[in-house]
Amino acid sequence: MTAPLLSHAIKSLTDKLTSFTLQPHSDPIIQLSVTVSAIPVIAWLAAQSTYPRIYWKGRDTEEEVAAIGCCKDFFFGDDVDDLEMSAEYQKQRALTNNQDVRYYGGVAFDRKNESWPEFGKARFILPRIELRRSGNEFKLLVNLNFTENSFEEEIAYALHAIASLDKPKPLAPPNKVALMGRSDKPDRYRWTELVNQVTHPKFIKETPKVVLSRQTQLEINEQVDPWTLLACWQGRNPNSFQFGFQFSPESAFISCTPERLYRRRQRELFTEALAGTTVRGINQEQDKALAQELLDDTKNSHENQLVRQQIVDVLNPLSHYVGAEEFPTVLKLSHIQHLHRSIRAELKAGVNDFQLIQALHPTPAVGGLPKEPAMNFIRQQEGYVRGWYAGACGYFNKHESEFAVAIRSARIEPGRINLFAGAGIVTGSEADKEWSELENKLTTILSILTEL
Ligand SMILES: C=C(O[C@H]1C=CC=C(C(=O)O)[C@@H]1O)C(=O)O
Ligand SMILES: [Mg+2]
Repeated sequence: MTAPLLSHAIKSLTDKLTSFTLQPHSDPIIQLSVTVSAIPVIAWLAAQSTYPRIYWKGRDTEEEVAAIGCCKDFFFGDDVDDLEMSAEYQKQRALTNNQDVRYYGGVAFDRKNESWPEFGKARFILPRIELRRSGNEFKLLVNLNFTENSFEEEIAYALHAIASLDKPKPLAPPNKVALMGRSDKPDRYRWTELVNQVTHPKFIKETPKVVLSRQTQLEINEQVDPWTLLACWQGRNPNSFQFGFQFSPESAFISCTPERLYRRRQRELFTEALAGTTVRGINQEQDKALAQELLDDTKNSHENQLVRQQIVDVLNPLSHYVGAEEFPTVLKLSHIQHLHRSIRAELKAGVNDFQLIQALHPTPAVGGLPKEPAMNFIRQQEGYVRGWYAGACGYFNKHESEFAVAIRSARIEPGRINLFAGAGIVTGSEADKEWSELENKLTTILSILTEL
């Protein structure tokens, strides 16, 4: 049976809504869905005029989602603590048994520091409408939340959202932007000072790893469409996660990251240690030699090993079993390659996503070790607010969740694009080499945006 065209799918979703009645004991959160014929998901999202707009594509899954509007918005601004967030999360999970109801969002890198307005310390959205692709199957769905509005109001909002949907327009490849200026925070001079502080024998003895990072601000005179940019980035690194959040027309955060924080299926958890970096070779032979050098390098092995150990240590009290690969393998991206170790755990009964984020995030691939002193150093010395860069972004539902680490990311605002890159500073790190590592991590996005 062939799936209906978009216009027919919209019609049948509208019919489902108009004839919908609430059963006496039904959940207060309901999802209605219809199948639809193939639609280019990012192009569909880019054509919509409703906010928030959210895009999510998992790394090892054949699943892709575009979401617009919202029927529940959890925004945790500056004055919220973890306990409050955890209570909200538990309450919300209890409102439906439907596995397909998902909350998409993110948690800032540092919940104890200021974050970006609109994004907050954490923000999760139950979208009004989603277009989901699972392999070759496409579904258009609408969520209804009867906890805040009357039945009639909620149905009317949903009908309005469906009636306002726009058709997808083909996405043109992004134009190269004319750069009006570039500034790095910290700049190269300050970076050298910071790396030297961290690698000082006295400091590194107590704090063996701090992941320092940099914000590169590009000044531009033109508008850059985040979704066009993300679609192009996705083409360069298809084996990464790709996602984006645009809560209002003014600003968007997009990421094409190779790093998984975790993926949970009931009580089975998959995570990884991703740290240690080199460039790609210009031919197969050189590429292989570089990968071997990376595997043999003490500084990079140490960077990765510290992440593996910390993840295993924090998972142990939450799990019946934790297994981590003893030897790293090499994960290849378009311009760089990383050391990678897979980690798997069987969680104890009752361990929830909020506990997992609290325990795992930020890992020493983006924060440091021990966590608190490293976070303090970053907070006090880095000189800019990371916001959602290196934060945890993804989705959760009642039994499953997946979160990526928002590195290789960009924040797009009027007149500028902020790019982010970090590097794990450990014993043996040299400021110049780590600075080059930051540059290498930006090569892909810079080559899309500018004439390199
Ligand atoms: C913090 C970043 O990368 C982390 C992930 C992989 C490799 C890393 C490294 O080799 O330093 C970093 O720990 C970033 O890209 O912003
Ligand atoms: Mg590194």
